[in-house]
Amino acid sequence: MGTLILVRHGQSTYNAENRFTGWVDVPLTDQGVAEAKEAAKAIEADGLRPDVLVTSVLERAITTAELMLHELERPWLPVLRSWRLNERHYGALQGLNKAETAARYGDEQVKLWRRSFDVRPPETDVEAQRLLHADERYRMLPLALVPRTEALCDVIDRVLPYYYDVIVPLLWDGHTVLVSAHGNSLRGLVKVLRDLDDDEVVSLEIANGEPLVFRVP
Ligand SMILES: O=C(O)[C@@H](CO)OP(=O)(O)O
Repeated sequence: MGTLILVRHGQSTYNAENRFTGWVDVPLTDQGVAEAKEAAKAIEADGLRPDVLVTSVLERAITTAELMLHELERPWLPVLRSWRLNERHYGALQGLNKAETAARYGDEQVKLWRRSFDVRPPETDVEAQRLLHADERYRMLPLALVPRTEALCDVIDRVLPYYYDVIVPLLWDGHTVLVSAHGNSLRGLVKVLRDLDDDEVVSLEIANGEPLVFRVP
C-alpha cells in the first residue's frame, strides 16, 4: 500500500492580492513560506516520510515543495514535474481582482466560474495562447493542448492520465508520494479519490499548506 500526500502551495502574491491566478507564475509571500514549513511539520507529526516528490511546473508549488523537503531534511528526494498538475487555467480572468470581478459580473456568476464543475471562464485570445505556448515549459505541447480557459472538468481530464500512469504505479510500489500542486488541480483529483459528484465538488475547498493524506491500495 502506498501513501499519497497532497499539498496545495502556500499563499502566493496573487492569493494575497485576491487576484485570479491560474497559469500566471507568481512567487510565495512570507506567509506562504511559513505555511509550507507548517505543512512539513504536520506530515512529520503524522509520522509520514515522503520518498518521491511530484510537482506542477509553477514556481509556487515548486518552492513550497522545496521548503517542505528542506524542513523534513529530505532535499535529495527524486522529483517528477508535470504541466498536467498546474492550476486550472482561469482564461481572461487571470490577473483580475476577484472582488472587482464579482462587483462587475455578480457573485453568482463568479461562484460558477470559480467552483462549478463545468462552467468555463471567458477564454483568452489566440495571441495569449501563442505567448504561453512559447514558454519553454509548454513548447513541447501541441498548441491545442495549451489552454485558453478551463473548467474543473477540463482539469480532471488532464490530471487523471498523469495520476493513473505515473503516480499510481509509484503508490502500488509502496512509495509515499508528496504532490505539491494547486487549489483546483487538487480539487479535481480529490473529487475522483473521494468519488464526489459534480454538485458536491462545488463546496470542496483546499486550503494553502494543509496536507491531505490518502492510503492507496
Ligand atoms: O486564482 C486561482 O487560480 C485559484 C487558486 O488560487 O483561485 P480560486 O480560489 O478562485 O480557485
